[in-house]
Amino acid sequence: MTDSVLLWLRRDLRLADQPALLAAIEDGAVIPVYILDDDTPKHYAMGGASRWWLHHSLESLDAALRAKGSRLILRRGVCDVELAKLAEETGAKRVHAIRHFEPWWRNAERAVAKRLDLACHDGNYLAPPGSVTTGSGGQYKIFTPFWRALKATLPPPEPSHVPAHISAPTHWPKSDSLADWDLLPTKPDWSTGFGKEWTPGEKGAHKRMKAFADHADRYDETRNLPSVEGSSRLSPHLHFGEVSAAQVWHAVADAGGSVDVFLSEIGWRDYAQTVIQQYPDYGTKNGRDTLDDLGWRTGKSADADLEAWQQGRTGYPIVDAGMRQLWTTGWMHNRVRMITASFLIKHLLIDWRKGERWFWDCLVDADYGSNAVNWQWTAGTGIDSNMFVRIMAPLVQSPKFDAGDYIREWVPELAGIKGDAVHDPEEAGCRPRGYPAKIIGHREARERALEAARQAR
Ligand SMILES: Cc1cc2nc3c(=O)[nH]c(=O)nc-3n(C[C@H](O)[C@H](O)[C@H](O)COP(=O)(O)OP(=O)(O)OC[C@H]3O[C@@H](n4cnc5c(N)ncnc54)[C@H](O)[C@@H]3O)c2cc1C
Repeated sequence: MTDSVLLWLRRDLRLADQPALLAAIEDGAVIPVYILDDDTPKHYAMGGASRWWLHHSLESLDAALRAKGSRLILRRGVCDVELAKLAEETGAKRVHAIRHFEPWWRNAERAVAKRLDLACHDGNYLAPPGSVTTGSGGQYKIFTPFWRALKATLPPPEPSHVPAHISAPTHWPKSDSLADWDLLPTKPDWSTGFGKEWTPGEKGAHKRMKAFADHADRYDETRNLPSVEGSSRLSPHLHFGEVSAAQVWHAVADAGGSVDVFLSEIGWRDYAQTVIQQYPDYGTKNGRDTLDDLGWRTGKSADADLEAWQQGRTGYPIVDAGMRQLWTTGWMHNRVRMITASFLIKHLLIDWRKGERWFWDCLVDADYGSNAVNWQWTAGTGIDSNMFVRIMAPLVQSPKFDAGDYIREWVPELAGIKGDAVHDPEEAGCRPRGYPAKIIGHREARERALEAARQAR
């Protein structure tokens, strides 16, 4: 009888280019397991949109495993406790897993390693986070030199194929039922727009990747235009590990044109992991302390403004379009993420951590490292950062990046406004009655933010 081993799956929900799966197959009969653990991440338990994604991704993974003679075992609880229970029930001699870098996953890996024989493998990034170092062996803090050094190690290894067969244990342990986990919203069901936009799972990831490969050469020309589908929309698939960074790299690297700009964005994803390795509490703590005393607005009026921002009712069409796209589909265009984040932080003078939280709950690609790095970059609090005093002007950004059709799509009250008036209907004198007036004027907001920055020094 072959010994069995556990394959502990987390954000690596795929069969192709899955080094932990390959190692497990070499080691014995494989018991793939996903543990829903809301205790270990605490503040960072998965948000609503991510849970929707997870449900469908696990369903798809189970089907793919069954086609290979295997299946997915589901358990709920603290990872090390549940894995130890499973090892005892099945006699599994080892646990194979892909390594993850969120601080709670690092803690969980330490806890598992205390109880069981844990073999961690690298496989979700272009290079193992922490492996790209400066001349003196330190970690990079700034993206550009990090990317230069990372690029010198590339291309990443050729991705491995889906194994032909996965050997099964003689007896399968019991599994929870996915439906009992209640990952999908019911009352109310806010996810109807998600299904129209996304196909979670490995197949959906590959379909999206192939579709993008056809226009990857024009990435730089179109990626900043919210009205055009110019970027890959691979972020949730990459986040959940339904496709690896190496697979994406090899699928597009020879596209020519401006594909190098796209590859550098994949580099940003690696960079975010380097940052959270060095600063594990980057999601809640400023990377630089110079703005620790910034007088963020609090109280009733700030709360009302936060709610208007969340609901896409600020009176700034580009901001409102982005926030409504986020709510409806669980995703927002990158340029608009920058505009909406800057608006919350600088125009409304609300602490970036409140925006980080909202994105954490609403994004299907909510990713601890990428979310924190980008919020802190926008806030000017990060270790590699924009300056706080560089304030984005949404009403300039909107026509500059030709966002008219995007606004008309996501803000139905403005759908009938033709031409450039849609960027600022209030100024053009055609604001429909149902659409709010600006929550604050741009100049007034800018002066308030600059004054707050002066006071903080
Ligand atoms: C305030 C704010 C919060 C963000 N939060 C997240 C988040 O939680 N999760 C997330 O994956 N991205 C986040 N981003 C980064 C970026 O907006 C998304 O990765 C991108 O919009 C995803 O769309 P795409 O797949 O079409 O990207 P593409 O432009 O096609 O890029 C390809 C891939 O590169 C990676 N990538 C691209 N831009 C960045 C970036 N700036 N930082 C890190 N990785 C990047 C993503 O994995 C993306 O799928 C955030 C950006 C901002 C400004």
